[in-house]
Amino acid sequence: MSNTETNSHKDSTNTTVSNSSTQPGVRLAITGASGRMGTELRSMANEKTAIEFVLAITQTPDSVPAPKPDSVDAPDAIIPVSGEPSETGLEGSLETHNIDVLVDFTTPDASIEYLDAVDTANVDVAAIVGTTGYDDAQRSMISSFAETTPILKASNFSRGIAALRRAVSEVVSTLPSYDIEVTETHHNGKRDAPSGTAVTILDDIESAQNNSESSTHVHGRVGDAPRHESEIGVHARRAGDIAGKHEVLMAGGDEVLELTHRAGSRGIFAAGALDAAVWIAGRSPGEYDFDAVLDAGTDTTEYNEDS
Ligand SMILES: NC(=O)C1=CN([C@@H]2O[C@H](COP(=O)(O)OP(=O)(O)OC[C@H]3O[C@@H](n4cnc5c(N)ncnc54)[C@H](OP(=O)(O)O)[C@@H]3O)[C@@H](O)[C@H]2O)C=CC1
Ligand SMILES: O=C(O)C1=N[C@H](C(=O)O)C[C@H](O)C1
Repeated sequence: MSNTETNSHKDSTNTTVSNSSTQPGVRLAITGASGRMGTELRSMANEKTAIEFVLAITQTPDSVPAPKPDSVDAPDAIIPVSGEPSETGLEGSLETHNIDVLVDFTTPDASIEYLDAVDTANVDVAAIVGTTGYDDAQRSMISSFAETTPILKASNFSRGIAALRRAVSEVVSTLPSYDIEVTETHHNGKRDAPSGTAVTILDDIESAQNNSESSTHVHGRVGDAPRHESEIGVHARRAGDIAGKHEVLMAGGDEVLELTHRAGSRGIFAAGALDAAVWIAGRSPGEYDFDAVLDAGTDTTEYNEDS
């Protein structure tokens, strides 16, 4: 972690850089900076004393406020990652700006590209990955990056989902024969289905069932579709601006258990991801999970006085 003090200047990518902050903190880069999560992360990162928000990385620089020297609510630099390539590219910028942690909530393809840059950069940069929807090959690539880069990937950075997952595992171990249906509901802009969280919950259920044969996941039902004993129904709904709802229904002969988590806003995900960023800075290469952050009690709710 660094605590440098420099002036506004143009970097080698000809991008305006204003290292206006003298506060200590984890030096952060945010990808997908104008996306739904990117916007939430930028605004929250600017408020936290434990974080020094340095780079906003975006394909759409016009939608990210222009750098304003001496302003705490402006990103220090905007690097377009597509379009005209810069001289040094993302790797060079991570080095020039001494980035400690890159936080990524984008798309699977974009995120692999960013993690490649983090891995190649000549500085020790860690990554927090919130992106969901990876295929198996992309998941393996992330694991190989983690051999040389500290990476914490989580399909959901809310504390409530962490608790829900533990509760689901407990119920499934206690009531292994109960039928299970998983339903997730998200905003109409969400691309991947089922949600990353639903996939994680399905993995948790599988581990808790401890069966030699895995359950079949049935995605919705139509027509003549009687339920089979070993299947888990999976349902994805998309509507409006719902930040995220996950429901796990478990039913036996004459009783029903329902565990539901409802995200009130994207702030809960951003807060968890920024706690994770502070936790991972300076750690050794490896794949980490969000539980480690929660177990360590990392909580960066201290805000800048002027925010
Ligand atoms: N783990 C968690 O807790 C959470 C995970 N998510 C996941 O985070 C991801 C992003 O979600 P959300 O913010 O709603 O999505 P948005 O579509 O709002 O934002 C995604 C951003 O990714 C960037 N992007 C898209 N395509 C490319 C590309 N080809 N190259 C470079 N950048 C690209 C763009 O940023 P720009 O325009 O700045 O270039 C875009 O705005 C999703 O996978 C979602 O499931 C979401 C919420 C919580
Ligand atoms: O895209 C979203 O919005 C969300 N995505 C994550 C997921 O796929 O599980 C987490 C959260 O539910 C919001």
